[in-house]
Amino acid sequence: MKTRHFFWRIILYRPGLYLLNLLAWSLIHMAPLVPGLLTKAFFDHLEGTYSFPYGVWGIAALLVAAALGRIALIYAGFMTDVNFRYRVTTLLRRNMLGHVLKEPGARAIPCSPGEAISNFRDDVEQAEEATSWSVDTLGLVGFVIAASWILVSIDLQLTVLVFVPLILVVTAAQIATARIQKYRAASRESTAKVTGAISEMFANVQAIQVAGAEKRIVERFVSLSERRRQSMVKDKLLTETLSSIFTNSVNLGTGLILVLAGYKMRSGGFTVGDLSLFVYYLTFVTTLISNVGNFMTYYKQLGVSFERIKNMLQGAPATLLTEPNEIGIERKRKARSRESEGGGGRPARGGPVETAYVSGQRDGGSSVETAYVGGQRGGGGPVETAYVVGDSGGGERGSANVSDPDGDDEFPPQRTVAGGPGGGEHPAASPAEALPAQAPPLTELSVRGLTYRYPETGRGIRNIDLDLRRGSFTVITGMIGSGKTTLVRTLLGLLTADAGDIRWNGRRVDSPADFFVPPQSAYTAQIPRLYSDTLRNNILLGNPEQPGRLTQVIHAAVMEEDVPHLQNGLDTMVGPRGVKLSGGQAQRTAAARMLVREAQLYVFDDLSSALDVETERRLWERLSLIRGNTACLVVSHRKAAFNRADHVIVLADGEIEAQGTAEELLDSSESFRKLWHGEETRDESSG
Ligand SMILES: Nc1ncnc2c1ncn2[C@@H]1O[C@H](COP(=O)(O)OP(=O)(O)OP(=O)(O)O)[C@@H](O)[C@H]1O
Repeated sequence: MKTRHFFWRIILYRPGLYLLNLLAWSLIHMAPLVPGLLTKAFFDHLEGTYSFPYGVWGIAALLVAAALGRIALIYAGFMTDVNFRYRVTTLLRRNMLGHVLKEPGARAIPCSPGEAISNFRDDVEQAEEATSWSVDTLGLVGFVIAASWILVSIDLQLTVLVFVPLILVVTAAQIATARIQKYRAASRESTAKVTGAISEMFANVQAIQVAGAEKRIVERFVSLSERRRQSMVKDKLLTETLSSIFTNSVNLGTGLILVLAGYKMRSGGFTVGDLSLFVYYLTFVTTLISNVGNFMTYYKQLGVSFERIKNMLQGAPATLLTEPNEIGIERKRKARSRESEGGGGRPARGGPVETAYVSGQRDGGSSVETAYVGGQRGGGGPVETAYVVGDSGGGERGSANVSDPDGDDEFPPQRTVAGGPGGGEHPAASPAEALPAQAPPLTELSVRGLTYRYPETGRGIRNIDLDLRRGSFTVITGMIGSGKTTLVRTLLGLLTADAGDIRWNGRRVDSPADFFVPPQSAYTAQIPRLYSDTLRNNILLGNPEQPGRLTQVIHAAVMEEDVPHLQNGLDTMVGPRGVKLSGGQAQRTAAARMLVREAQLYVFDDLSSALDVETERRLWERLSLIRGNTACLVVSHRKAAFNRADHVIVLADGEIEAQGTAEELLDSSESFRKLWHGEETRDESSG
């Protein structure tokens, strides 16, 4: 998509509001035509070349009325402009964020968080500016057409002189365009780097201190800031130079008018009223010129910002940026209309659930798509996408009667709200929003030929086959860098597999990222993230609190002795702005967060980095008591895990080197023996 298409699509997001804004600003910019004519009438009346029926005071009263009218128009213009601007920026940011949250979690943004913030803040603002300024330009063009007609009818030669500066400026701006773009790109880039450096510094204060790297970090920051200063100065200098060209060319035009008008007035062909009209309109031509210049500059800068925004999308079509979506502003009205339509509320958890997904988003029933009901496409007409799940019955999670909706032997994409697998690493949406559909209870998960290579290093996993049965406990082990984390992330869709086939009870999982979420699966990452909130909310992350369940999972996660020692127990603020938990406590909090989400598959990525052997042993022991038929996929190199495993997979250099029970592997695999005996070494081949 080109910049102009993007620009056009932004306008088409709210065409009515844009047209209203355009109308308001056209009237605002055309309003000065009236006082110009009144001023001419005033002077002509005084000079005696024209007689106004209500005298000088009549003209004065009309001038006041024109001014008041313009004030009212400007008020209306700001209302429409602010409405349009906020809608546009909110939509763009909402769609960008929606996309980021749907990307494979491990590679959600292609840049540092600081740079991403700069994209969200500055680049979106650029789109807002460019579209908003376009109405001024169009409005002023209207003024120019009307003013030209009036002025040409008075004096063609002078009229041409009024517009010469305009032509000069537009030409100058066109010539400067390429440079503006270059300097703007450089200044945006350098600003993003500085923002990125600040966020990295704040995130790594401790690492910087213990490495004694303060001086070097400050030097790097100074050098980035210096580069930013230089690029900003160039950018500003060029922008201001152009702006001064716009203004001064008009001053030049005024001088020319005065000289020519003086000459013409001596010969009697030009009145004082005519002169006042020319000078008055010329003032507004100044505004036009600087507005055209501003618009052209913003438009060019939009080109740069658009490229940066596209980069954030990582290859996804840029059309998604302007796709209409609910942005919250009209929520109350919509909610009311839903109520009055008699329902449309979100489905409740448990029991027979009908879950609808619309345009990749749960919507509680507003829009249109294909319907899948009880394994059949809905009868013709456009309706919502519905994936009907029957009652699980008999206390069993999940349901046994989901049938293939369209006979293609695939699970359709399911979750599209914020949150990655397990809800473990993402702040959850509200409980109602976070409800994904339920697949049938797991009998067997089979993986064939799973492959992922990091584009940067070419490392990763190759051709992994894996079978997980209901209730099984499978351990993935291997030396450092052998691909364990990559394997679980690729399986869960946090990295998009280059190749491979994943089947849940024999049916292909089409979109693992959407499928492997509670209640299908839950995940504890190697490095857990806690939010600035209470311990309770960090565990629940939006899940409704069920009586007794929290106590149960805290016990299972071996947290029961830690909680009473916290100042306010479960209500203690933890995370960045609260009490800092130890690495082990944080990891067990993440495990509890995972367990509170009853799932059919639990995935643990290496708890050993923060848990001692005894705690990890107790965790597996307690987990076995509460997990029922839940399958477990565990990355570990500890005997406590091996001893519980039905099946162990040994990875080396991204491939399966050996597999079997721990007993079998002790006989057959040298690598496994080393791991068993704690002789872990770096996998040299992994670099
Ligand atoms: N983000 C990344 N970009 C590029 N290469 C990566 C990235 N993450 C990991 N790798 C490479 O992929 C390979 C597998 O890494 P992975 O983290 O899966 O190993 P691991 O067995 O989980 O290691 P550990 O035991 O340290 O957690 C390694 O060679 C590593 O260098």
